[in-house]
Amino acid sequence: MTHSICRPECFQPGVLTVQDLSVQYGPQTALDRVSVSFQVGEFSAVIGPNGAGKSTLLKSLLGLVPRSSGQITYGTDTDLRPHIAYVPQQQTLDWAFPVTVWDVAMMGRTGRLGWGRWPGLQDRRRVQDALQETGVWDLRHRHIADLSGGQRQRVLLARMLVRGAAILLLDEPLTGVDTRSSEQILALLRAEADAGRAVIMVTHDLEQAAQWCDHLVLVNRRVVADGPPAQVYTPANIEATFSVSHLGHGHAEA
Ligand SMILES: Nc1ncnc2c1ncn2[C@@H]1O[C@H](COP(=O)(O)OP(=O)(O)OP(=O)(O)O)[C@@H](O)[C@H]1O
Repeated sequence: MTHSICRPECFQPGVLTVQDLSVQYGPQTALDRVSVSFQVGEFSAVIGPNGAGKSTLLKSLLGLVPRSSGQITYGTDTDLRPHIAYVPQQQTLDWAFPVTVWDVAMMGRTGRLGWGRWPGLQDRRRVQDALQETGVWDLRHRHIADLSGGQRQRVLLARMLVRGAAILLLDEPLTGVDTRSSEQILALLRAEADAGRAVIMVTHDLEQAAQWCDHLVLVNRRVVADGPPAQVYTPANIEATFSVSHLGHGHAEA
């Protein structure tokens, strides 16, 4: 994969701020007074055990779940959706849908095209660039059902890149991906952050996150620790984050 350069339309300088965010699903508290900030130019990892509220945090940024309290802002904006490109967990998508790799990447432009407008030269160029950057240009005519897990993840990354958004949200982008591809994906995300985007990735892999990211957020319904890896990646913080499971009834997890 090659790595992108900053594209002028992408970035509005700003800080993404989450303040006192709480989310309930019926009686279940998924997030409890979470406060955290994400900067542009920073590669952040959100880490925690199963059921800790990581996906809920990303969905809250997208306005997909109702909050019971709290505020989310990007600069002065309270609607973050125009600034965000989102890669959901791979298994939540229907890969049998009859579309090609090219079609999926072009879907990333849909929000910009609007209804009834055909993709123009610039849209096609952006899709081509993104498919080349993510290493799936040669697969552009293939049906998405015929791709491997790693190839599917790259297609989703291409769809994300073509949006030209300032904030990139990725839910478990390394799941189902081999070691080489996962290193390439991390390098691509690192480059996007270095180009001035805010990159926020949910992951289970603390070690990789500590190696590639400059900001770790350990979550277990609340923010347990938040800061640079050297400060956050400590045995005490890991114990505090992973020792209480919300899947079972208090037994320890990995
Ligand atoms: N739509 C929903 N309705 C009811 N409960 C939900 C819903 N979505 C999530 N939950 C619950 O909220 C809690 C947090 O879920 P969430 O998916 O945010 O956790 P997570 O940290 O992303 O977990 P995982 O690592 O397993 O993906 C869990 O207990 C989950 O069962």
